[in-house]
Amino acid sequence: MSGDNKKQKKSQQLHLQKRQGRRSYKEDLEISQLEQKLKDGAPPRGSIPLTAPERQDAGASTSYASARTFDELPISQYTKDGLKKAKYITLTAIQRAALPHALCGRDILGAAKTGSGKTLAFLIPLVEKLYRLKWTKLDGMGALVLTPTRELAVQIFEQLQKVGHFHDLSAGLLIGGKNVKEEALRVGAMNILVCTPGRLLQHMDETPGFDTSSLQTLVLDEADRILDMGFAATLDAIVANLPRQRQTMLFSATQTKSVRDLARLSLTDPEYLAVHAEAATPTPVKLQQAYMVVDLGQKMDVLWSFIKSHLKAKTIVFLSTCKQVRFVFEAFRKLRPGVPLRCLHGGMKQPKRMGVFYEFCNAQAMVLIATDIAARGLDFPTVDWVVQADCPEDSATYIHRVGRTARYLSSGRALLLLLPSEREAMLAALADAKVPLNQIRPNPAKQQAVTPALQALLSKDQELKEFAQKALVAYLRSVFLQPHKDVFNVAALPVEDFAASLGLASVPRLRFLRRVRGKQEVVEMGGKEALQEVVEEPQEQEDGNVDSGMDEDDEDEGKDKPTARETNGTAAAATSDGTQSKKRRLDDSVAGPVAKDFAKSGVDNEDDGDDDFLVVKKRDVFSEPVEDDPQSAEGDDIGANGKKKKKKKQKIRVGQVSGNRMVFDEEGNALDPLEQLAAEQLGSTGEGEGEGLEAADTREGMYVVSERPEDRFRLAASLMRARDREDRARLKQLRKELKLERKAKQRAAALEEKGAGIVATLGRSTVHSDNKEEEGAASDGHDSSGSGDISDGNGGKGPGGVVPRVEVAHMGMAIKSDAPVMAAGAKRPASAAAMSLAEQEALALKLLGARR
Ligand SMILES: Nc1ncnc2c1ncn2[C@@H]1O[C@H](COP(=O)(O)OP(=O)(O)OP(=O)(O)O)[C@@H](O)[C@H]1O
Repeated sequence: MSGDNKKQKKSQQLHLQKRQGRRSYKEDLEISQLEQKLKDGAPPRGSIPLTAPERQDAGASTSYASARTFDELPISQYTKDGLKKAKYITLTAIQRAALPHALCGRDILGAAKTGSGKTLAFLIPLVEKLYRLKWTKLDGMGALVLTPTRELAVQIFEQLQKVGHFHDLSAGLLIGGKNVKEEALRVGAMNILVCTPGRLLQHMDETPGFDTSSLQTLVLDEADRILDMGFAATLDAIVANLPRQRQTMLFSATQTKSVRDLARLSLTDPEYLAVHAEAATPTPVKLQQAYMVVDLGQKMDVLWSFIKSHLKAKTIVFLSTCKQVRFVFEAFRKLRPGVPLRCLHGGMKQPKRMGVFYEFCNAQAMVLIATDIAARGLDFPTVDWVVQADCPEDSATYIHRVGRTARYLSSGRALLLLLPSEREAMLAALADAKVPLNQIRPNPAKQQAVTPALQALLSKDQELKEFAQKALVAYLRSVFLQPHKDVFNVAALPVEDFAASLGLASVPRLRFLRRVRGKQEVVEMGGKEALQEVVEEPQEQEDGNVDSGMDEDDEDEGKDKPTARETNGTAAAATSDGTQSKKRRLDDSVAGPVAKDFAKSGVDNEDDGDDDFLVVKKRDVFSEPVEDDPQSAEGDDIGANGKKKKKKKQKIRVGQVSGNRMVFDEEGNALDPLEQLAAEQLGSTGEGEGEGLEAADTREGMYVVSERPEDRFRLAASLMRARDREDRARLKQLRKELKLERKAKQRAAALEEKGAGIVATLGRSTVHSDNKEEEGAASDGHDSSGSGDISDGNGGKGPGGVVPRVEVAHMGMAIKSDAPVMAAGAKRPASAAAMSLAEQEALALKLLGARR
C-alpha cells in the first residue's frame, strides 16, 4: 500500500472513531490519569485553595490546590495549549480558589472583584468536564452558560473559543436579535451554549428536538442579576427543563448568598469562594474613585465640561434610561466635543450594538454613553474613566459600573455625580459596602456651559427637541420607580431647572409628578401612608423606560424594557383598572406648550410608551387655535369662514430681496429671515447666545451691515459658504467615523457569518488538508481533524502535532484568518459598509445642496 493510501486509511479510521464517540489511545490515557489526579488531590470541602501554601517541589504533593500556573492544574493538554496560545499563564486569585473545587465537579458560588478573571474560572472546568466525559458532537448539549446581556454572552463565547481552541466540541451563541429559525436548525447539535435567558427559553419552548436532558454543567455569570426578579420567571422555567443531577456554578462580583435563590437552583453543598471578602474595598485596588455633588440643572454642563476636558480619554458615561442616552448622544454629537462619541442601550438593533461594542473595544479615545446594559461583565480594554452621570440604583450596580475600568492589572478612575437629594443616603450605602470615595468639586476654570448651545440646537431641530422631552420624562419616571426612596425622591427634583438644562423652554405637565408632590406635602405634614399610596399607583407603570442592564426579553428588540424593580415591588403589574387610567389620562386637558408639541408632532407612536405619561388631549390642531403656544399663535391665520388658512411655506432665496416676510424666533419675536439666519449662525458656534451675538457684533458687524439688502446678501452668502465648509469638515469626520465603524462591523459580521453567528466548532483539524474525505466529513458537521491523536507527540504545534483549521461553514474556535470561511465572511460586511458610506455621502451632499 502506498504511503498516501495508508495516510488516507488512517484518517478514515480516525473519523469513524470520532463519529462513534471514541477517543484515541493517548486521549483515553490522559483522561484516566486526569481522573485519578483529580480524585487524589481534591482540596478538602470548605477550604479556600487560595490560602494553600505554595508547592516547593511539584512532585512532592498530589494536591493541585496550591497550583499557581495553568500548567500545574490537572487539565487536558488541549486546554493548556489553548490557554498558552491566548497567553494565559498564571492563575488569578479567583481562579486559584475556584478551579481546584470546580474541576472535581463541585457546585460553586464564586465571588471576586470586577476584572479579576472569573470567566476562565468557570469556562475551564466546563470544557474539561465534557472532555473527560468523552463528549462528542452526537451527545448534544452538555453545558450551558447564562448571562444577562448579549454583549457579555458574545464576550464569553470569544473566551470559550480560546479555551476550547484545540478541543473537538461545538459551541453556540444564543442571543436575541438574530434569526431564531436559523438558530433552531443548529441548536440541537451544540455541546456548549452561551445564552441570554429569554432566547434560551424561547428555544426550549419552540424548537422541536431541543434536548437538555443530558446537561452536565450550568453556569450563571452575573448570578445575582440573573437570579433577581427581572429574570425570575424565565430562570425558573429554564431550570425546570434541566436535569437536577448536574454541576452548577454561580459567579459575580456581587454574589448572592440567599438560601432561597440557591434552593431554586438545587445547589448541592456549594463551595462559597469569596476571594476578596476580607479586602478593604470591594472595588479594584487600582481604581481611584470620587464623587461630586451637582444640581440636576447643572448636570449637563458638568458632563459636557468633563468630556471637553478629557478629549484623549476612553470614557464610559452611565445614564439611567435609553431615552436619556439617545438624547445626550445625539445632542453632544451635534455639538462636536472633539472626541468620538458612541452610545449603547437596549433599544438599539443588535448589529448596531455589536458594532459599537467592538468599536469601543478598539478605540483609544472615545466616549461611550450607555445604560446599565454596559454595566456588567464587559471587558473593554483600557477604559480610563467611568462617569456615573445618574446615580446607580444601589451599591452593587455602582461596583459593576466602576468595574468597567481598572480591570485585571490596569488602573482607572471613576466619578459619581450625586444630586443634593441623593447624597446622604447613597454615600451611606456606599460606605456600608466599603467603597472608598473622595469628594471633588468641578474646576470653575474648566466649566463650560452647554445649555445655551442645547437651547439653540433644540430650537432648530424638532426631532432633537422630542428626544429631550422624552429623556426628561424617562428620567423622572425612572427616579419615581426606584425602590430606594431614601436615595431617589422624585418630588425633590428641580424639574424646571432640569428641563432648561436639556435646552427645553418648558416642562411637560406630568400628572404622576404633580400627585407625588401633592402627596409629599401630605407626608411632610405627617401622613406616611399617603406616599405609599402614590408609589403603588398603577397608572404610571406601563413603561419604565429604564434600561436595567439585561436582555430580558429577546423578542422586544427596540423597546425600552421594564426593570426587575418594575416587575418587582414598587411597580407591581398594572391592575385591572389600568386601561381606565390610561383613558382618563388621554381625556385630560392639555397642560402646556410642550405637551402640545407632542400632540402636534404625533409622537404618541407605539414604541414610545412614555408619552402615555404626558397629559395630552387629542384634538384637531388644524381646526382650533392653540391659545398658549406662542409659536402656533403667532403663525396661525384664520380665514373669513373661520377655518385656518393654509400657510405658504416661507423660503429664503439667496440673492433676492427678502421683502417683508417675517420669521419668528423661539420666543415668538418677529425676525427678518436673514437676521434669523445670522442669529442661528451665531447660535451654532456653540457659545452662549448672548456671548455669540456680542462676538458677532465686533467680529463681523452682522447687525450693522444688515441695514442694506446687498450687504445682507453678501453676508448671507458668506454664511452659506462657512456652513458649506463646516459641512465638508463634518463629512470628512463622518467618513473617518464610518471607516472605524466599518472595521467594527466587519468584526461583528464575521461573528455573524460564522455559522449564522451562533455556531463554533472547537476543532483541532489540520490547516492544509487536501484530503477530500476529511473535507466531506467536516462539511456534514462532524469532526474533520483526522489527526487529533496526540500519540505522535509533535510538540510545538499543539497536541498530536496538528495546527488548527476552521471547519467548513462553521465558525471555528480554531479560527484562522486565512481560512476560506473568514475570507468569504469578510466580504459581505465590507460591501455593506461601503454601501452605507455611499448612502451617507449622498445624504450629506444632498444636505449641502439643500442649504444652497
Ligand atoms: N490568568 C489570567 N492571566 C492573564 N489575564 C487574565 C487571566 N484571567 C483573566 N484575565 C484577563 O482579565 C480580564 C478580566 O477577566 P474577566 O472578564 O474574566 O473578569 P471578571 O472577573 O469576569 O469581571 P466582571 O466581574 O467585570 O465580569 C480579561 O481581559 C481577561 O482576559
